Amino acid sequence: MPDTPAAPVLLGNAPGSFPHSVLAERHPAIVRQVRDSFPYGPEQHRALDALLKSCADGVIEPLPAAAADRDRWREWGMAARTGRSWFDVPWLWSESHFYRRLLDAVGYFGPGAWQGIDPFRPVKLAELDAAETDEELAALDALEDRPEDERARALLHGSLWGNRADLGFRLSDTGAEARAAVPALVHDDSDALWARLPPAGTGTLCLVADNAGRELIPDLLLIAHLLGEGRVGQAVLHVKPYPYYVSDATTADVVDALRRLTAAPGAAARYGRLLWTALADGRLDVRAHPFSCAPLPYANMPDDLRADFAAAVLTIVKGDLNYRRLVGDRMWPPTTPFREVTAYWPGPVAALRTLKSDVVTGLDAATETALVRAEGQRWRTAGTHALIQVRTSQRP
Ligand SMILES: O=P(O)(O)OC[C@H]1O[C@](O)(CO)[C@@H](O)[C@@H]1O
Repeated sequence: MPDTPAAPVLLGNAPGSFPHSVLAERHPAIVRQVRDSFPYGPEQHRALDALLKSCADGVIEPLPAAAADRDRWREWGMAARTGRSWFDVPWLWSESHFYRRLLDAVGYFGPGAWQGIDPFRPVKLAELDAAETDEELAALDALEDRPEDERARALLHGSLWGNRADLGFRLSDTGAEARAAVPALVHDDSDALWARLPPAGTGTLCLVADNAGRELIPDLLLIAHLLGEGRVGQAVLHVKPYPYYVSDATTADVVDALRRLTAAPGAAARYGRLLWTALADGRLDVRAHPFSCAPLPYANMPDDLRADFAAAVLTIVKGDLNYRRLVGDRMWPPTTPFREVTAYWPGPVAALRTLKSDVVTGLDAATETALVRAEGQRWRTAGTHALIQVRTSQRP
């Protein structure tokens, strides 16, 4: 980032700030939700109590000696954070570590009978089974006789606005969907995105997924369209290796979404079968890299992941958290050029994100002024605005 001095890293220690509210209010609410979702035993209830206490007024503790990922967390900066308040370390690190601890508390990492049981599965499945999902899938039928480029754009927007359906977000903003706010793109590089995915394209698309359910379904539909219409030869879907930020997609969620598609009537089932076949013949690959759950920006990504993204004609990075990791979780002036803060990315990259945290880059000054005039700073976190940002050249 040659011309861009680094902005301050977001911390959670300012009462009244969005990061502080996530640590102080959203995390305890998530613990309560998880506790109510399963008939956990006394050991898990005790561990959840301890986590609640630790998050409120405790410090970050070392991982258990037997934890299989101790070395990985050491590489991710565990030593420097151990013994410090959750509120005083980088917000991204603190949030991410919270999910690691929550899974530990419910026995996800085992050994034992609860090993591998996703504590967020009930809410994910409820969303997948919702009547709204049926309606969204039925709407695909009306698209079928539209020209290809129109279908492509509709599916891109489905994937973009699908990011509004984030279950963790809803915990503290239950009225968001019901409000009559007009969704609006604050930046739209979609022409540059389509230029990377021309008809008769043979390259590989990477899509770094965000949420399961009603975000993952449109992500999968977009991938199916791009493969089916020959805009890409292959696709790689990056998901989380374990449950994360409540609704983030894991491989199990991909399977659930595919089963939902193939069981639906009409066009949805055809998309589902295309994807099923593409998985079988290798045109679609699902990867769950450990770094996908790292508490760090993508600038710190390991070489194997870097090689994946370098080989892609385009990597689409979905969602708010991935955006924070893409540009660095910093309080950038909103007009900071997106191409500069993503200059480290090894290939062409596109961000598709609804705005649900303070971090934003790449806005023009007039857009920022209009947003502030209309909404104060609420536009940053309300989830009612979205952006499509693309950087195609390697260097700014
Ligand atoms: O699912 P997304 O779009 O990554 O959003 C995650 C949400 O969680 C947060 O990390 C706050 O917990 C915000 O960035 C955002 O509201």
